[in-house]
Amino acid sequence: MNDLKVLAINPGSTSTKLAYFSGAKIIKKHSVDHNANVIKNYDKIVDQLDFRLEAIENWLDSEGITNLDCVVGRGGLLKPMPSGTYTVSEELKKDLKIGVQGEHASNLGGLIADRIAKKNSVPAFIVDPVAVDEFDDIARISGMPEIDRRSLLHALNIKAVAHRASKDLNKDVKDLNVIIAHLGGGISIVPLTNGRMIDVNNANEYGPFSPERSGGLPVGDLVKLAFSGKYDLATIKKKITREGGLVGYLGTNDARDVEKMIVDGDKKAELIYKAMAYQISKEIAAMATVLQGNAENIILTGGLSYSDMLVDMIKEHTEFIAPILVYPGEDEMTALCEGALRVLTGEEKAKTY
Ligand SMILES: Nc1ncnc2c1ncn2[C@@H]1O[C@H](COP(=O)(O)OP(=O)(O)O)[C@@H](O)[C@H]1O
Ligand SMILES: CCCC(=O)OP(=O)(O)O
Repeated sequence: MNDLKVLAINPGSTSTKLAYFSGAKIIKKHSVDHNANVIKNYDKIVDQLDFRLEAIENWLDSEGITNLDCVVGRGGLLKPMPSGTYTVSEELKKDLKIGVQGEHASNLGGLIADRIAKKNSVPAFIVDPVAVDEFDDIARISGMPEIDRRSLLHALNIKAVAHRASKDLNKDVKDLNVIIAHLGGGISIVPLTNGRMIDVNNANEYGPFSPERSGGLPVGDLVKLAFSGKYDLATIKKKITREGGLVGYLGTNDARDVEKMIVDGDKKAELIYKAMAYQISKEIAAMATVLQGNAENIILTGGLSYSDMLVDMIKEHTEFIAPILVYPGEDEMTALCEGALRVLTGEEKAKTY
């Protein structure tokens, strides 16, 4: 058993999760929650780099963590790429800063990892970024030749959960035919077959609305809004990716707050929360058709899957499709560490972006 020391950094839309490992064992972990009202003061994701880095360094100091063999961050909206562990290179950092496929907190993972790694003279990596693309070609067709459907998803957790489920179901991961719904700040709903994520709603832009994304919108009305003269491009993008969903309707990205509102009798909160479950269920059903009715299980994961209230609402709509398994939260920190260890121990070669 190795005792290599790995720091894993996972910037999500609502939090930055940190974990310090010795080998594959977590020694310390922490989650810095970011208030939506603070986050929304930053126009661009890359502008949050110093503010998030400071919070991480404070935690490292307070825990006395100084011994590191590498730093690994969640990868962002890079160019479409195969899954794997990648060295953080200048080219990769450049694309994370630009956000070649868009703005998302995960763009900060490689950038923060690089800063901390440089200070400690150790390598920095990313693993299974949100830009992993395993689409069947048919999934790329949008309906307008100028626009392709794109694979942007919670690849890291979905792959990790697929491996967990395959162990629990006593099957090789390549033999699974399942729908995996990652329900977090953003939502990815994936049909998995032959070990590949052959389609997804694209967690940033369409499918169900989420705690802070609008999801897919009536396209004509969106175009009218965009050309109304009231908004510039950056503002419209922010409304779609960071100020939509629960934030837009109810002013919070925290589903626990929404559930308190519902328990206190807030009818609007109840309608919006039910609508989120309804849209999630419709997307699950759409992905059941991708698997031609052969889905053996629906697997719910991500932070929202801790909620019995939401899980029950989704079950009501989808249990007829296949039995539902719930793996609440995410295994992303372990998945990041394992990806880095495979490289540090020589089991795998780091890929070059
Ligand atoms: N116990 C819980 N009950 C209901 N919702 C929860 C619970 N724990 C976390 N959540 C919700 O999950 C969402 C965040 O999920 P998470 O997977 O951590 O997302 P991200 O990594 O995108 O920040 C938030 O809306 C949060 O309120
Ligand atoms: C763009 C896909 C990843 C995503 O939406 O992650 P969060 O739920 O952490 O925002």
